[in-house]
Amino acid sequence: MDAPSNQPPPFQELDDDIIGDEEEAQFTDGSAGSYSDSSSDNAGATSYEKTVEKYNEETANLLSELRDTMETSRKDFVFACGGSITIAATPEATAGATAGDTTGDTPGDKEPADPSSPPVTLRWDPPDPLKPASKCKLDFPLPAGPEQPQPGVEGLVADMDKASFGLRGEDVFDETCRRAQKLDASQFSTNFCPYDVGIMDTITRVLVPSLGTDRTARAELYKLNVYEGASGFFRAHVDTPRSPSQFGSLVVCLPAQHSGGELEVRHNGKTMTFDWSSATTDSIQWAAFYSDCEHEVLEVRAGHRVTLTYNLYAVAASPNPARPTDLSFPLLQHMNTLLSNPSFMPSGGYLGFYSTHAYPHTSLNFSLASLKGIDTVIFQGFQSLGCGVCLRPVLKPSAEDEDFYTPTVGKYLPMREVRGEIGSSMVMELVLGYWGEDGIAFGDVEWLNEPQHLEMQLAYTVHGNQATTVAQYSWCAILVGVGGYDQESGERLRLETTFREEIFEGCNDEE
Ligand SMILES: O=C(O)CCC(=O)C(=O)O
Ligand SMILES: [Fe+2]
Repeated sequence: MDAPSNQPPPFQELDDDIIGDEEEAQFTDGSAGSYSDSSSDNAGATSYEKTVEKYNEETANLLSELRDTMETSRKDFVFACGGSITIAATPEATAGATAGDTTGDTPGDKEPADPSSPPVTLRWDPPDPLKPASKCKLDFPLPAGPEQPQPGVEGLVADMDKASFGLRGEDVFDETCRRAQKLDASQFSTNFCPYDVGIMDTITRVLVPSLGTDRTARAELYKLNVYEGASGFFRAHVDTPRSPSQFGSLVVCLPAQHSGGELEVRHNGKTMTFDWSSATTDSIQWAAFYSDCEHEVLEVRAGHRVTLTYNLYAVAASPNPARPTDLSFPLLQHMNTLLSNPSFMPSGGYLGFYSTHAYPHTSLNFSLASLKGIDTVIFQGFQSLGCGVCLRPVLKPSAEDEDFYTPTVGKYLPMREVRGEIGSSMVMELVLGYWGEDGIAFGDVEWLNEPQHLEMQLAYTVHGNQATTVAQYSWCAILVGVGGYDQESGERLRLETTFREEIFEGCNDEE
């Protein structure tokens, strides 16, 4: 991949008027200013000639091949998965259940067994404390016919509140953005458990794959929602992260008849649609997705779409150096071959990869546990192959500073440090403070792809903001330190991975 310059282009200015965050959502369509891709001129990559001059021709050729493999591999990574679970008539029939019907596979997936769940009971707190408990309970599957012993979904809806969303930190009710009812997790309970029916195993396998670091997904119940026909919907948005380790959201749709209400999830120009309207009345449908992906609930035309939503967090163990590198990913095989080649970056060097997903962080915390999709393979893969790897936020200057400051890879976290540090010569010391005293320049990184910021409106708070405890998304770059090739031993030198969550805290303390 040849390129006219080794400096990435200025990021396109974001509209200040970002809708977001009750705690809930950041809208992503035109009304909040679209974040379109202005970087398609391939300016993120280092030119072939410069690479030849700096390293050698073979390195330049090998990097071109690696870029091609990355581009091809990107399509293998899913950003959402889902399935269906039958509600068994008797609890005994559910023994040994696992979640099936996974939408989207990663290499090495096995077909799970047919899953089933016991009947699902939902109980809630009514606004009127005198309302009898028997009227505040629904059992799924819902009994058929008009003679129902329970109140029906209408009875639930009557006891719910209007769902809000956020606009610059404030709760907003605006039925042109969202029309739905909600109960908070503290206002209801259910015996449904996504762990018992194998959903969490599937999510871990598909959305939080592990190469060098074992990770598992954890779910936290968040809301009960009803989108009622006609015209319940939720406009395109990204979910505001509740902590740096949140990587996704899980939606579980309980069986209640409705039409419309498809969930659409988008990433990198692809859309996955989950249409649960024609599901049988004795099955539960579910979908999980990376919550930085834009998603939308289309209009419910009739009936009730009843959902439980969960926030998904990733929990990681420490990297395990004794664990053999999992070469089942073709991309990882390619990386391995590259590093074994004595002509590739013979004295070592730096690679950079703009993450395909955005990552949540606070001013003190950034979680490597929440790595997503191909970013995981790049990060954990290079790490397990003995390279030094770190994840850094990529920052953009505000409109008035655009001519003076360049987009850059931050040394720490973006919120406080940036203003004094970005720009011309200062960029030099920004990038990799922890790989020796010298640091490296932005342009010294061999960039493997272009900045990825296609479809999402992000709440950057780069300039002049106080540190905040609310997690925000940033685009990141994965920086890879490649050790030199030791001709004598016939091995590439291994580098320490120096980027850990605790280092961030140390960095901030020193400020
Ligand atoms: O109900 C769904 O399918 C998605 C809801 C959603 O996006 C949300 O609650 O943030
Ligand atoms: Fe959402």
